[in-house]
Amino acid sequence: MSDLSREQCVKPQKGMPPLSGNEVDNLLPLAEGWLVIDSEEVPKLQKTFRFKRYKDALDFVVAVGWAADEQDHHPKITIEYGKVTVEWWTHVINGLHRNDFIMAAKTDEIYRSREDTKPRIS
Ligand SMILES: C[C@H](O)[C@H](O)[C@H]1CNC2=NC(N)=NC(=O)C2=N1
Repeated sequence: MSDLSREQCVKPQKGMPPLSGNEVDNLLPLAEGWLVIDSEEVPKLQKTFRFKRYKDALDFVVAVGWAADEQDHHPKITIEYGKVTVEWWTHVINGLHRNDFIMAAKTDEIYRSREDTKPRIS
């Protein structure tokens, strides 16, 4: 488990620079399976999680949503049959902040704790 999952998000200040390419490269190894994607010219962390049943995916979405609201840091979540795609970025700075890596780690923790909801190959 990455220690990042134990960290708390801070309030990002408008106008502060997003993480540099170097800072992202240093944090990415702690975020296993997360990709940096460019969507609408904003870099985002993205990962897809697999589930056996739709209701398992739905429970996961709700748990991630609660964790997000607790930290006042909110993702884009797309739910489909058998899979959920989560994207983290920081709206106020149009890019990535340490908060996104913290939330990616918390998302992994939530997924890890849901043992019998996963297909054999996830
Ligand atoms: C007022 C409130 O703190 C902010 O607007 C928060 C809410 N959740 C947020 N979530 C994300 N991902 N990025 C933000 O910049 C952000 N801002």
